[in-house]
Amino acid sequence: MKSVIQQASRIIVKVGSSLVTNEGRGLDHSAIARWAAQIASLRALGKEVVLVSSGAIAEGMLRLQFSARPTDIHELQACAAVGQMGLAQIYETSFRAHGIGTAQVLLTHADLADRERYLNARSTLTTLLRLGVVPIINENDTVVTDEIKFGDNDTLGALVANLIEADALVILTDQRGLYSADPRKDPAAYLIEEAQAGDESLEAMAGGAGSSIGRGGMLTKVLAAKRAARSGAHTVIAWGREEDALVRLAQGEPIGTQLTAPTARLTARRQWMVDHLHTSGEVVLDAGAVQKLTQEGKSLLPIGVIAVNGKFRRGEVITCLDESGKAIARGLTNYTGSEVRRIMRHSSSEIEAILGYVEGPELIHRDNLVLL
Ligand SMILES: Nc1ncnc2c1ncn2[C@@H]1O[C@H](COP(=O)(O)OP(=O)(O)O)[C@@H](O)[C@H]1O
Ligand SMILES: N[C@@H](CCC(=O)OP(=O)(O)O)C(=O)O
Repeated sequence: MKSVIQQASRIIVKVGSSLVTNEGRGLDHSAIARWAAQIASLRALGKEVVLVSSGAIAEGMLRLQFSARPTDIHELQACAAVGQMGLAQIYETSFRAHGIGTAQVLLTHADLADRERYLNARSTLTTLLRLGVVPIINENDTVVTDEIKFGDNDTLGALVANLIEADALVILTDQRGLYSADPRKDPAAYLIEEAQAGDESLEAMAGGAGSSIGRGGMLTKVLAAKRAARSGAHTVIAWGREEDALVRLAQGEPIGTQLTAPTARLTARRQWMVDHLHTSGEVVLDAGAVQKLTQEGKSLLPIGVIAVNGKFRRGEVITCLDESGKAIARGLTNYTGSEVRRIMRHSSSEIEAILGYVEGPELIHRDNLVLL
């Protein structure tokens, strides 16, 4: 068996609280420096990497001199806000040593459920990757209460994998992978080397967190793999202190537990788009635009739109019709219905003059477009 990471070009790496904070004793600077070095090697292989890192609360607890995890939600939020400064600082320094810039991105689950914010987060992250930056993501703990109680970045990692259609999610934790039972409790537990993401028998094997600092345990990791698989991303769960784990995975060595996605990436995305049956609006295209979309695999530009039906917001799914009224494609719109009415039949270079801003030269980018 070869690791799926060898073929993956866009990878989400999630490092858990139990790892990054070395069981709660502040941030483990040398471990973080080693992951940064490995990610730099992955980048040199041409892979794009997004890091989802926990550890803000644990670092904040240390800085604010809490000896135990506070139970008061607002004290937890204060810890997260203080500790996030430490996290950002250490990642920036560690990646700088390899000539790589980092960006701090704080997200909530609600951000990713909102179509417009979803599209904005997606565009920002893909732009950062294009600019050669490593985005460092954490939950925006200041504004949420539910997530902070459960403290689960595994789910966030999967949501980000769906968001930017990553090929793989690597969850680094304090165990060598998923075992048949919690190895802290069952000495006979054995490592599961490979399984299909979403296989329900895995959920029964996975227990809660074993350490005092980790929260979600294995169950959130198994569920994250199931979620990541919805957009076709494979998941690997591995021990974060395994020597050069990320680099060896990229060389094809199977390490930890590999949970493969049953559906291919593009099929999964198409399915998601086609499932949005209730599209909010329609645009009618001229023959030239129909040709570009259906024959040449191009994006839809406003110049090819001749009419708009219905109301829709940025980020919603709209249907593209040809002049006879036949639906030919569906996709996520970069502009609202009223904006499209103003920019249709115009070239993309005129968008700024008409609207005063540009969300992108395309009305629907080809990555967000499915032909019917
Ligand atoms: N089947 C299992 N296999 C491996 N670890 C398990 C299993 N069930 C429960 N665990 C526990 O999950 C813990 C990892 O989860 P957690 O502490 O939340 O880590 P992280 O902070 O990396 O998210 C392990 O230390 C282990 O005790
Ligand atoms: N966002 C918080 C907690 C997230 C968290 O601990 O998640 P996990 O690593 O999945 O146990 C933090 O940075 O401390």
